[in-house]
Amino acid sequence: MPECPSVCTPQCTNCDKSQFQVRHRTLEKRFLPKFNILKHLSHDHKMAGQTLVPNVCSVFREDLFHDKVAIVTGGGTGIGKTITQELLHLGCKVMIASRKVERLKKAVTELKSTISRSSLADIDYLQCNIRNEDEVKNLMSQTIKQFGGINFLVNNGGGQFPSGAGDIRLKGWNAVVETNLTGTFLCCREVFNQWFKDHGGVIVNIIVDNFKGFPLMSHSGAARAGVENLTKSLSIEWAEYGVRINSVAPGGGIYSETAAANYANPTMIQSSIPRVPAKRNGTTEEISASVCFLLSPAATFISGETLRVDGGASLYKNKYEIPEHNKLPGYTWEKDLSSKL
Ligand SMILES: CCCCCCCCCCC/C=C/C(=O)SCCNC(=O)CCNC(=O)[C@H](O)C(C)(C)COP(=O)(O)OP(=O)(O)OC[C@H]1O[C@@H](n2cnc3c(N)ncnc32)[C@H](O)[C@@H]1OP(=O)(O)O
Ligand SMILES: NC(=O)C1=CN([C@@H]2O[C@H](COP(=O)(O)OP(=O)(O)OC[C@H]3O[C@@H](n4cnc5c(N)ncnc54)[C@H](OP(=O)(O)O)[C@@H]3O)[C@@H](O)[C@H]2O)C=CC1
Repeated sequence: MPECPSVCTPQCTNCDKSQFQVRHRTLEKRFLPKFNILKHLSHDHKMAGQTLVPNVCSVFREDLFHDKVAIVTGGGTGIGKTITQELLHLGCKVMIASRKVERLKKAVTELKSTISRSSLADIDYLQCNIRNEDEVKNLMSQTIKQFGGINFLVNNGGGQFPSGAGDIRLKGWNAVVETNLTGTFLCCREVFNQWFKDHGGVIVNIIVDNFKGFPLMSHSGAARAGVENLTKSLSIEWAEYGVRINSVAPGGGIYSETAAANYANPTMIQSSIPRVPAKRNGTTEEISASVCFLLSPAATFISGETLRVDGGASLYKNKYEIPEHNKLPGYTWEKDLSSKL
C-alpha cells in the first residue's frame, strides 16, 4: 500500500480500512482482468454513517469554476458522475439530469456531502429524458431559475446496445439515434435559445471512438458521427454569440460499474485492452480532465474540435475480427469477359 498522499480520513465503520485505502482498492478494482474477483471487494464502505465518496484530486485550480453553472446529462453515473465531482471540486454549481430519479438522488446526496462550507459549489438534479423535447426545455428553464443562468452544458448522457447491424430492429435503431444524436441536438438547441444566445457559453459533447467505424454498434457510431459534425456546424453558427462547442471521444474502454453492466459479459470493456497502445482501459478521471480543460479558459481558442481520449486506440487495431473468407473476389476484365462467354 503506497503512502497516503493527503490528510488521512476516517476509518470505515464496516471494516478497518481508511478512506485512502478504500480509494486505492477502488482503483485496483477497475483494472482487474477477471470481473468475478470484484465480489471480494464489493461491500459498501461507510465513513461516519455515510457511503464513502472518494477524494477528488483535480489537476486544475480549486476556484477555476467558482462563478459557473453547469448541466451534466447522465451526471449520476460513470463518466458523468466523475465530471460532476470534478466540477463541484472546482467550485461550479451543477445540475445533473437523466431518466432514473433514484440514481440521480443518490448521487446528489453523496456528492453534496463532499462540498466544503466555504465553496460556492452546489448540486441538484432534474429528471430528463433527453429524447423528450418538453423535458429538455424544462431542464434548461428550471436550471436558469434555480442557479441564475447556465455557463456549461456537458452532453454526456447516451449509450447503445451491442448488436450486428442485420439484427437491429427499427425501434432499436431509432432509440439509439434519438438518444445520442437527437437528444444532444435538443439539449444544444434549448441551452442556446434559452441562455447562450444572449450570454455565451461552452458545450462539450461526449461521443465515442468511432473513427474506424463502430462494428456491432453501428447505430451509435452513426449517431455519434452526426454529433461530431453537429459540433463543427454549431461552432461556426454560434461563434458570434460567444458559444464554443467541442466533443470528447473516449476510447479503449472507460471502466465504470454502470458502463460494464450494460454488456451481457461485463468484462467486455476490459476486452479492448490488447488494442490500446497504452495497454489499459481509460479512467473516468481522464475523461473528466479533458472536459474540464475544454470548458476552461485554457481552451478559449478551441471550437468545433473532437479530442480523442483513448490511449492511442483510434490509431491502432480495430476490435472487430474478420474471419478468413473469399466473399469479395477481385475484378479483372479477363474474369468479367470469361463469365459472359
Ligand atoms: C458484442 C461486442 C461489442 C463490442 C463491445 C466493445 C466494448 C468496448 C467499447 C465500449 C464503448 C462504449 C461504451 C459505452 O457507451 S458504455 C455506456 C453504456 N451505457 C448505456 O448504453 C446506457 C444507455 N443505453 C440505453 O439506455 C439503451 O441501450 C438505449 C439507448 C437503447 C435506450 O433505449 P430505450 O430506453 O428506449 O430502450 P428500450 O429498452 O425500450 O429498447 C428500445 C428498443 O431498442 C432495442 N434494444 C434495446 N436494448 C437491446 C439489446 N440489449 N439488444 C437488442 N436490442 C435492444 C429493441 O429493439 C428495443 O425495443 P423492443 O424491446 O420493443 O424490441
Ligand atoms: N464507458 C466507455 O467505455 C465509453 C463511454 N462512452 C460514452 O460516455 C457516456 C457516459 O457513459 P458511461 O458513464 O460510461 O456509462 P453510464 O451507463 O454510466 O452512463 C450513461 C448515462 O446516460 C444517461 N442516459 C442514457 N439515456 C438517457 C436519456 N435518454 N436521457 C437522459 N440521460 C440518459 C444514463 O442515466 P439514466 O439511465 O438515468 O437515464 C447514464 O447516467 C455515454 O454517452 C457513453 O456512450 C463513450 C465511449 C466509451
